[in-house]
Amino acid sequence: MIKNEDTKLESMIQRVWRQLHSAQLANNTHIVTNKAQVDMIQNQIGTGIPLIVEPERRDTFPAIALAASYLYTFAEASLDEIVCVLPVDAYVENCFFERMKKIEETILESGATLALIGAYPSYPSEKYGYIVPRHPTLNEHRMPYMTVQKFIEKPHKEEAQKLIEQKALWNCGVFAFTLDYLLGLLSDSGLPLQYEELVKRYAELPATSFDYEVVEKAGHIVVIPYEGEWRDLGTWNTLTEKMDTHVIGKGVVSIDSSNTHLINELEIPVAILGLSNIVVVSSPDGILVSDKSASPRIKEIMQNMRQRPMYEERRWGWYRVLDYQKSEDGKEVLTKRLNILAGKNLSYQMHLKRTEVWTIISGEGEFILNGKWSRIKQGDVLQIPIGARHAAKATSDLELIEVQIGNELIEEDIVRFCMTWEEIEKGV
Ligand SMILES: O=P(O)(O)OC[C@H]1O[C@](O)(CO)[C@@H](O)[C@@H]1O
Repeated sequence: MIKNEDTKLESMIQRVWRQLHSAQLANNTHIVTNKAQVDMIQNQIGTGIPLIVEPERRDTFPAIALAASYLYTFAEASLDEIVCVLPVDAYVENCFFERMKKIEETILESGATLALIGAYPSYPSEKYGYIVPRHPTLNEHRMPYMTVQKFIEKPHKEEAQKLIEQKALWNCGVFAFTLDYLLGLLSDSGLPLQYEELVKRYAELPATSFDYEVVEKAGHIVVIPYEGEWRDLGTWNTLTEKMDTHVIGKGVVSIDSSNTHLINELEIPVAILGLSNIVVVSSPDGILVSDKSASPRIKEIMQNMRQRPMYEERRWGWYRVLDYQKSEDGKEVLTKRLNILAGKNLSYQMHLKRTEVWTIISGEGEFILNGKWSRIKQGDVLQIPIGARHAAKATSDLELIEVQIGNELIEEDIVRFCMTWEEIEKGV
């Protein structure tokens, strides 16, 4: 969605990954994510990057603790190793990564428990953490850091203004600490350090951010100031500041609507008339219409609203849910459109709670049902009963409409036997 220096569009993860590469930091990087994002990440930046997958979505403190435990258990990291955490939605210049490279030596030189990177604030935002340095000028140390007097997460506007007057910096979301320090926090709470054990007890970790759980309470913190551009593109209003058009997707914004942006991922057009300072985002997962300044509140307002994914990128392509119905007797019917890219395949799998009927709408491929192989093409209709083992491979881009009928139509109702076509052919 964001243009890079060569005016090519790239996603935030592609941008940050490219920047980590050019700063020669990519080799030592792990990505912490949740299950729903794994295939999308691998489609966008490749499969060679070690992923740490949360068993459930909580917040940044549990995710960072899980990563520390993973590095301790599997990556043979020593306890005095320094771990640096970087959020994926930080829009920064390349020189930001040069600051990050100094973070290890900064911790060693200062003996601090935590090192942060701070950007110079441009307005009293309520969305960020504020780092108040003890002295607002760089000290005489070899490393360019300042000792932190206090850290305040998301203050009210008036307080933010006062903090800016005290020369506070915005927290850029980078946290560096020794592995020992973080594992110490886990054992102080009686939690295991071994990854497999921690995964089992993941739900016991407080569902709160690292900023509240650790940074606000930490003793000795230092900050490395960063003078370049920093934007947290994790909210819709900040993201629109980096868009070079007012409309992405089908639709129009009338000329009397000023500072209004539309991002439409649906196939139906959206028209915005005479509304200024708003952002409209329509996607298969929902529709957001918000005053720009209010858009960061989406997270809190939707906190308890859980729904199945309506669109997902997968290693083989993507699917979109077109329709869903539940009748009074509890029977569910869900219709999906699947797009399997040429050369890719679905896993060899079965379902315990649903039958499926597939109608091939374009392309050609191969299909295996209970060990029996056939060719498939546009117009074919395939019946897949409960418990039947099945897989499909696209020889050209293959699109199909899948109608699921059953009792609990969730993505998790998939028993996978093997993933690659070679394995499937061998096993059949
Ligand atoms: O296990 P894979 O290869 O990701 O395939 C999952 C897809 O296969 C199906 O279960 C089809 O049987 C789809 O509903 C689902 O999206």
